[in-house]
Amino acid sequence: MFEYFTAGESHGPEITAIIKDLPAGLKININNINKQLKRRQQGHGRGGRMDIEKDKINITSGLREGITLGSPLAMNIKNKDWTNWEEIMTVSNKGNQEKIKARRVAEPRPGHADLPGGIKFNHSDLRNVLERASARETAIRTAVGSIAREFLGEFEVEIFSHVTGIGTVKSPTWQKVKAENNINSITEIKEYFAQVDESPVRAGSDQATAEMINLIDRWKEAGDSVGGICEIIVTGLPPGLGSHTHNDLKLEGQLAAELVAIQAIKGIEFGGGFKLAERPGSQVHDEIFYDDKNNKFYRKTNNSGGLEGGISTGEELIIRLPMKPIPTLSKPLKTVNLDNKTQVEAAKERSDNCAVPSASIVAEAVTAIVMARAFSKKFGGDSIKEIKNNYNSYLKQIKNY
Ligand SMILES: Cc1cc2nc3c(=O)[nH]c(=O)nc-3n(C[C@H](O)[C@H](O)[C@H](O)COP(=O)(O)O)c2cc1C
Ligand SMILES: C=C(O[C@@H]1CC(C(=O)O)=C[C@@H](OP(=O)(O)O)[C@H]1O)C(=O)O
Repeated sequence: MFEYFTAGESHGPEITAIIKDLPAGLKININNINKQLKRRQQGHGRGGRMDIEKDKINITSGLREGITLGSPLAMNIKNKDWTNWEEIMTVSNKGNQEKIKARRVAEPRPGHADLPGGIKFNHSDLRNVLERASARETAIRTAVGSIAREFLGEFEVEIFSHVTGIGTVKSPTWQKVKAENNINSITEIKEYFAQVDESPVRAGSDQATAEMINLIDRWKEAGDSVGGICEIIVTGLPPGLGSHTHNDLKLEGQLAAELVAIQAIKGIEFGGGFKLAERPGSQVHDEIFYDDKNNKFYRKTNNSGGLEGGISTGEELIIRLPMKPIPTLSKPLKTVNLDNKTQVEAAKERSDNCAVPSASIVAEAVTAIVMARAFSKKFGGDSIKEIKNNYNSYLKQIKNY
């Protein structure tokens, strides 16, 4: 379930997705999808393109009266910038050759797919690579994730994110925020993340927000870019998603594969992350307790980030992702011209100089897709009703474990 494809170029007419196999009976709220698309477009450090695009989803099949049929769901987002690129990006064979030539990219940008993609596909115009490598594609992926989110919402699973670092400026990670502010209930969690949504850098405090904005602006003035770290939190998960029984069934691996594949994301940490390697085991592994009132096992710490042996423990899932600095620089790096092999400056394209806040929304969406797949695998069925029955029966079963 939740197998999907995306297609579309950054400056083409539209970006498209087809989700092959959704369960029937899932209510899709278009406003919720558009809300996620809007969240992804925000954030301090974005470039001129975000002033042009006003992303709205258009679902063309797979739904009747807002409810899934169980058949493939197709949808698209129009690129408003297409009107400015039509002659260059024409899908017919009547392109304006002069304009196409003028926008040819022959000076590969370090850090982009330009050079390896050009070599691999034998393109002499690197625009043929960058159009698809561009993170414009993450808009439609966010829409796919929004549908996964609607599905998870049926089971009261919620996904949040915040930015915990921009360059050298840090903001507390979730476990610290939670402990320091004594956040326990889902209402309190939502309150904290509602405040994060108000910050132009998606940070948890006014001080971090101000410092991060300042840093982004300073690098922009210098013609440079900056990366950072975002943290994703999933609440409401049952224990038992994923499996220890085979490498490809482990949830860590599935999350890592999908999340690290987001443009410019260069690694992944779960829970206590890389720092755990510095500590003895007694200070790392989360001791196990039993809550007699609610008949459930629980932990007082969550260094595992909610996963043991590739299986969800029932605690919050906690993931951190480092994003490298944006590779297109207005003060470009050295590169080599494809035609005469001379040393030149890399091509300059209009660009963001920081997109970590946007990447955190994309990461929420991608996490939703992986978790929806894990849910479907464990509680599978053709309709929401059937999946819910299976889910409720499992919850009963584990109360007696
Ligand atoms: C939301 C988002 C926005 C991005 N915006 C830009 C941009 O404006 N300019 C740019 O050069 N790279 C941008 N990137 C990063 C590039 O798409 C990415 O670095 C490039 O495709 C190479 O892929 P890799 O970094 O995963 O190796 C953005 C990434 C994300 C997630
Ligand atoms: C269009 C989006 O992001 C784009 C991702 C991107 C890149 O190279 O990845 C380059 C920029 O596009 P342009 O070259 O048109 O200015 C970003 O704006 C988007 O997020 O919707």
